[in-house]
Amino acid sequence: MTYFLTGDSITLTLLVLLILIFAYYTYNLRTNNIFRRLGMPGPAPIPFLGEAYNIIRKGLIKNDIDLVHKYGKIIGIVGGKAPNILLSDPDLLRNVLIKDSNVFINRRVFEGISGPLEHGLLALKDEQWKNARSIISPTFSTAKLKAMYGLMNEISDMYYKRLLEYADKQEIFDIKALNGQYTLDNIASCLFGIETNSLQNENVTLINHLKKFFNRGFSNIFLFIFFISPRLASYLGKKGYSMFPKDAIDYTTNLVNQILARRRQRLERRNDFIQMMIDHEEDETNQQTDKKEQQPQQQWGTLKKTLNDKEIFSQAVIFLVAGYETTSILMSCFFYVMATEPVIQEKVYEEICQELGDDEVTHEKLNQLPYLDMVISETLRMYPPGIRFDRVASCDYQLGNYHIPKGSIINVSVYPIHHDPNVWPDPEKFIPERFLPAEKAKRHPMTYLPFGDGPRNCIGMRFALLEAKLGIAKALRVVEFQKCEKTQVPLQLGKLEIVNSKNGIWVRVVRRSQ
Ligand code: HEM
Repeated sequence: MTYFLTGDSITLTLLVLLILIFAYYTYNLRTNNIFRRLGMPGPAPIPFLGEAYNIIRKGLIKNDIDLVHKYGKIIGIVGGKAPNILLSDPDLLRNVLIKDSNVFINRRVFEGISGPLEHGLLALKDEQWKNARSIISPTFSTAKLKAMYGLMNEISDMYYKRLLEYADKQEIFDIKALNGQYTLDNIASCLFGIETNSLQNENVTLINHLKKFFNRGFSNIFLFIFFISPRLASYLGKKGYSMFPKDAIDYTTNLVNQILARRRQRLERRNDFIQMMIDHEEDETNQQTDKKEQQPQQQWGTLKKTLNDKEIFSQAVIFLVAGYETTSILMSCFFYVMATEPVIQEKVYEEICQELGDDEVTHEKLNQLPYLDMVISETLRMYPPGIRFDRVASCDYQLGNYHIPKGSIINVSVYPIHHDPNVWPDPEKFIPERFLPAEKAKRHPMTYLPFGDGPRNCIGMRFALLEAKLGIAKALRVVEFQKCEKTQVPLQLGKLEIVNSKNGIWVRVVRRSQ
């Protein structure tokens, strides 16, 4: 503590701050000139702080809505080194995300990134990303998800039993906290290969370490440095500083290494991501041996066919970072809708009773709930958990009327797209019938992007939907959701996320009569 109070450290901190502000200001001047030359509409830059000032003041979602209202569907935003474009024009989005996805293959990441993020899908670039994605994608195929279903099923049983406990105790509670435990257990079990049992508070040390991977306080400091100065972030990354605490990385790395070793020695087997990577490794080794024996002269391509241990660990951490809170938000907003829209809740309940009765909830049966699907889709429209995603132009590019330079960042702000009254009449109203097949067919596909789109879309989409549907179906069979004195209506949006994390989503549950 005393260290931070010495005169030397204060001078040093002030100096670093001044350098950061000056660097940011210089970048802002440069990007402002680029936008002026292009003639792209957008807000006048605020001296020194760029758009960061408005985002801090209003929050990202509210700020994006205001920008789109004022400047339209293609907006130049000054803030940082590269030109930042907020895009919501559906035709141009289709070009960026699908037609010219080879130009926009990468996301915005800092160079020299280290730690578990280094080899994770979110941050990988170009050929390395293509390679990893092609190895990992089969994990999320229907057949593999069916294989994981047994693991998910066990967790969903614990989940509905916890809901019954709340019902019996007549206790109001924050459903987001419970859903966090549900999604953590699912990802840990199906993708990390370990059982956290956080729904039963069992593996507390492990749970605490895993939680550090999505502790916003710590990672936000790093992200802030990245937005202000990507170079400083890269430098810190190269020096071994990571977005995640070292004790959490060491603990989980050791654990996953032990699991990998046990699986390779065939001491245990589970239908999870780790196992799929090991099986794939063994298949590849066998195939290569066979082929080499047949054609000893053949040269093998440079493309990797398997992931090494570090890469497997990185993917597991990324699944945790990308899949824990997003799915928990989806489920929490869904139950918020159930509590505040009783007519819709009854319709979902009736469909579940009719299709599932008291039978075992199988993978196949979950696919026979069209009304539930529509309610989930409308929940994702109203409350998209992934509020923004981006792509970086790998070369100069003609974006509609504008010739944008290489390195430009295309930001896709999902909330204003999902609340555009020209596409979604009465956008603040919850209307599941918007997702009837005939209604869907009338809309441009780029007006609904909860999981992004194109080759770099969310790889965990089907996993998330399966996990959410299973938890929801089992929950609604046994309890009814109701508003309580702490339920905020309408839902208050957070500054950097859909659900205000401080407030949570409070509800009451009541046992359904048998
Ligand atoms: C409701 C739940 C979820 C939502 C709304 C969501 C949303 C998103 C969005 C918007 C993106 C960016 C897509 C793009 O750039 O086009 C993304 C990427 C990604 N998501 Fe999800 N996600 C969810 C659940 C999950 C889960 C459960 C996992 C893990 C199993 C996961 C893993 C990933 C990964 C690895 C990427 C990066 C893919 C790549 O770069 O190749 N997500 N997600």
